[in-house]
Parts: sequence; structure tokens; C-alpha cells
Amino acid sequence: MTVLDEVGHSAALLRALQRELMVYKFGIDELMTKLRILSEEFDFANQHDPIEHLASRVKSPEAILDKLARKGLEPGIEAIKEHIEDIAGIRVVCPFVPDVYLVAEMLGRQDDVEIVRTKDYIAAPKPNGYRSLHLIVRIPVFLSDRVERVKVEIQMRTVGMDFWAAVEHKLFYKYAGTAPADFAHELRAAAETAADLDARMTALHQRLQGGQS
Ligand SMILES: Nc1nc2c(ncn2[C@@H]2O[C@H](COP(=O)(O)OP(=O)(O)OP(=O)(O)O)[C@@H](O)[C@H]2O)c(=O)[nH]1
Ligand SMILES: Nc1ncnc2c1ncn2[C@@H]1O[C@H](COP(=O)(O)OP(=O)(O)OP(=O)(O)O)[C@@H](O)[C@H]1O
Repeated sequence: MTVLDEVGHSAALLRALQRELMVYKFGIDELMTKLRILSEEFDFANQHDPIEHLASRVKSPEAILDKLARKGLEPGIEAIKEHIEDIAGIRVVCPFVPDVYLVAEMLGRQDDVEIVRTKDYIAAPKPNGYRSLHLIVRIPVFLSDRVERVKVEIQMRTVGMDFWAAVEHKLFYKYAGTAPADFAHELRAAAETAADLDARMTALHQRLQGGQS
């Protein structure tokens, strides 16, 4: 039985959710365009492009209802819109750590992007070693009859952090509690190795930028 069955949702709720998800997709489209413009502008000027690659996803209805249930909330459109902040998600992967903060700053300076919340898991990594800069932003989506301000989660990280997070997500993220205890130590150590690599590559890049050999 899926979570959709368990919550006994109505067909009406699912239909309403599908309509909402379309608007979140438009929010992603707007922000992806902004990020692509920044990236292309750096390329065009032959400057170091702080964006290595971009990814996005709209959370599936099942994952949304699953998360709502994990939070102990009743299924309903209002609860979903208020409490699930990562329905629309973008990931910005950058070559170097300073690039992450540069892209965040450039987005924050745009008039129509409202930064709702910032969580800096680079400055303060999670206990398992997870590193990323998370922004929850609000962006206006202009529809035929109204303007909707949708929340989008932007996860910003280096290639090294992304490698660690992608593998960790596959292995453990959704299975918290089941991993053997010594895995925690190994995971943290691997995250520190990735952070060390980031620091070394950033130092090399800064030497090149400074014109040193
Ligand atoms: N791979 C991996 N991804 C993580 C981890 N922690 C957070 N994330 C990702 O980042 C998203 C948001 O995480 P947080 O900013 O910590 O959000 P939160 O405080 O847990 O709040 P919720 O989004 O309500 O769960 C998650 O949905 C994951 O996609 C982690 O330990 N490993
Ligand atoms: N902001 C994001 N941008 C791009 N991809 C994301 C983002 N957040 C999650 N993903 C990816 O979307 C896929 C589905 O993730 P899903 O929404 O089920 O869970 P989650 O967001 O990682 O965790 P949670 O259920 O705790 O919110 C995963 O591969 C995940 O890495």
C-alpha cells in the first residue's frame, strides 16, 4: 500500500495538488532562467563561471504526502503549501566554495527574489557531515488571472559536496536509523575528505586568479 492509499486522500485533493504543482514548476522555470542568465553572462565575458551545473525537480505527490505525514500533519492543500517548503527544488552546483556564496549573493540582490530563510550547512555542517547552503526563496509567478508567490528551495554546494550528498542520499537519507553505527563515523570522515579537497582546489584556483605560479 502506498502513502497515497494510507492517507485516504480524495481524488479532489490529488487534482488540486496537481494544479498547485504546475505553479511550483513555473517558479522553478523563473529561477532557472535567472541562474542560466548569470552563468551565460560570466561565460560571455570570459570570466570564471561560478555555476558548474544546475538541476531541479518538483517533489512528487507521494513524497509530499509522505513528508506531511512524517510531520504529523493532516493532508490538505493549505497544510502542504504552508509546511512543505521544498515542493519546488533547485540545486546549484559550483566549482569552488566562494562561488556558492557569490551566486547566493547575486540572487539575493534581485528585486523579485525574496530570501525567506538561509541555512548554512557549509559554515555549520550537519552531524552526519552534510554540507550545502540552503535558501528558501519566494518568487512571483504571473498567471492569467493572478500573481502567486511560490516558495522554492535552492540547495547550493560544490561538486565535492554534491558527490558526497548524492551517494549518502542513495545509501541512507531515507533510511535513517537503520545504518550500522560505525557508518556514521565513516560518512563524516568522507565528508571531511571532500571538504579538504574543496579547500585545496579553491587555494589552487585563487593562486591562478592572483597570477601566481
Ligand atoms: N543527502 C542529504 N541530503 C540532505 C541532508 N539533509 C538535508 N538534505 C537535503 O536538504 C533538504 C532540506 O533539508 P533541511 O534544510 O535540513 O530541511 P529540514 O530542516 O530538515 O526541513 P524539512 O525540509 O522540513 O525536512 C532535504 O529535503 C534533502 O533534500 C542529508 O543529511 N543528506
Ligand atoms: N532542491 C533540490 N533540487 C534538486 N533536486 C533535489 C532537491 N531536493 C531534493 N532533490 C532530489 O530529488 C529527488 C527526490 O527527493 P525527495 O523530494 O523524495 O526527497 P528529499 O527532498 O531529498 O527529502 P525529504 O523527503 O526529506 O524532503 C532526490 O534525488 C533528491 O536528491
